Amino acid sequence: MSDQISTVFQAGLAQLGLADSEHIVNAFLRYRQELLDWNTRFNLTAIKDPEEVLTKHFLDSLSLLQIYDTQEPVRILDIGSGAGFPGIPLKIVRPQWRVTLIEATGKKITFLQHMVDTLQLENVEVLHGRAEDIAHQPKYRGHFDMVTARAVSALPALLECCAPFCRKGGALVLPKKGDMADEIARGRRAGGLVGTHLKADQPVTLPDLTDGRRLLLWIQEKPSPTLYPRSWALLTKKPLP
Ligand SMILES: C[S@@+](CC[C@H](N)C(=O)[O-])C[C@H]1O[C@@H](n2cnc3c(N)ncnc32)[C@H](O)[C@@H]1O
Repeated sequence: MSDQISTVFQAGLAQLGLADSEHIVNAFLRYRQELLDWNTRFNLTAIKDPEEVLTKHFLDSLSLLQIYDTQEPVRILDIGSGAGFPGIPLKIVRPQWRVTLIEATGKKITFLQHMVDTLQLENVEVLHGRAEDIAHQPKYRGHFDMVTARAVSALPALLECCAPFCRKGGALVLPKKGDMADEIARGRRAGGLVGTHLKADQPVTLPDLTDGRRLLLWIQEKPSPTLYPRSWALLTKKPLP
């Protein structure tokens, strides 16, 4: 495998103003190496092509910066982080952010902690459990400046899951793919129920990622509903993912 980053990934970093940092590039190369190595044993991700790891995992995660970015030491939550997306790439390029990763699967938690240790990432908390259970803990409820979740659920359930963690005035940034009209309509109804409104909906414009990828920004208008969490099934009529 090449120990170099591709021109496409480099162009993406440059578009985000990140290309000059050797430290950042080395961190992503190490992350890719560990991910592909662990993937042969633990099946952490369906993406096995080294170039696609750079674009469809790393760059796609960093695309969130196109709708939410700050130099402040904000508190960020990534729900259903899997092998670390989008939380770890964001932490690599925004080291001042305080990042919490929630993941339900034990083997993925082991990998997440391994990556945090390997990349020597400070102020990253890795939580093993289901988001709807962790949302009961006062320490995490209404605590975060930004909450995100990639490829975890459809919008109505996702909003109900994310909103309780977000402080008043905080942001829910949800990366999505494909035709979203129907899902956004259902998301607006669910968002209203949990005290959020859709503020922005914009396409991702990074190289190799213009295939219908979008970023949706919901703002938390009021403190999280005290009745949460109800069953996700109440909104989705479906079992948990
Ligand atoms: C399709 S994977 C996506 C992983 C990662 N976010 C990404 O984009 O590559 C969905 C992940 O969410 C986790 N997950 C699903 N429901 C969850 C819940 N209620 N609480 C915590 N994790 C959950 C699953 O274990 C799985 O790792």
